[in-house]
Amino acid sequence: MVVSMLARKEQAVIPAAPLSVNKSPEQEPKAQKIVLETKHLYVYYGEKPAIKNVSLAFPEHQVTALIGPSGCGKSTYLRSLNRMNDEVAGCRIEGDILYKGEHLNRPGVDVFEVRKHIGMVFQRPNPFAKSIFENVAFGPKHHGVKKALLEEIVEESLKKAALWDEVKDRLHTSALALSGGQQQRLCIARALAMNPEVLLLDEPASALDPVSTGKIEELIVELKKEYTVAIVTHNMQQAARISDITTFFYMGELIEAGETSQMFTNPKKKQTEDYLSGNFG
Ligand SMILES: Nc1ncnc2c1ncn2[C@@H]1O[C@H](COP(=O)(O)OP(=O)(O)OP(=O)(O)O)[C@@H](O)[C@H]1O
Repeated sequence: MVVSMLARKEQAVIPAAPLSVNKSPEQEPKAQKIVLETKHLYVYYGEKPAIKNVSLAFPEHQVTALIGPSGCGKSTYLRSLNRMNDEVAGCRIEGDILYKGEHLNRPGVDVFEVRKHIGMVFQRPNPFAKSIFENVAFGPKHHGVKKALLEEIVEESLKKAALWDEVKDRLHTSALALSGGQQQRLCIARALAMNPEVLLLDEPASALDPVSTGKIEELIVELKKEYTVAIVTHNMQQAARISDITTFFYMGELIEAGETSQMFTNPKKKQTEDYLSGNFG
């Protein structure tokens, strides 16, 4: 039932995205397909809402950056998008999460199926203590993909994650022997092996050196040709460099969202301006 609920289906939606931005007619964006969106989303830890009434849409093949001060709820919001918060005891979600128009926050939805379509990569690279090959093959294998196809999936995923050339001669050695940056690209390859449509990246470069960070940034820009990307970042320059849309969160609320160039040069809200100019506090 849930598989069919999530079957890929084409549907054009005029974006309300980003829902919080009031655009004048000449600024009206072209009709873009919305892959994922939340409407009036609240996320509670116990009684306390960490996310309050957030409505936001993620257009296809765009990188949307989530920025804001520590504790404002960026990770909580990101993790709600593929129901990762289900793992947190006492966490409760109200409101709508829609993937291609299908409700994800409803009883009976298979969260494992959701996460096949909406993959996630975390702040710290977390490869399994297995070979490079086994790391990438893990998800498809678990879902019954035949051995003959696994090699193809592993190669393709590693190529998409810009790691193939560095590891093709040592696929059966431990993933833990890779550098931090390589491990993170391996985790991206592992997510891609499930053939998702959306990638959620939670500060994927924050534990990496500048060279590895640069590679991850290049990779994200490349990946958006095929995927829709949402990224939490503390690094405002990074958001400016790689995102098409920037969203600013503060104390659990979405304060403003807009095209990245506009957000960084001409934000509409004073709180956004203060944050982006470093006058926050
Ligand atoms: N597992 C949890 N249990 C209870 N409260 C939590 C939990 N995770 C986060 N919170 C609270 O929710 C709020 C938002 O946290 P969240 O980690 O989403 O913010 P953030 O903007 O991603 O912060 P940072 O940039 O520091 O990672 C904070 O007040 C935090 O203390």
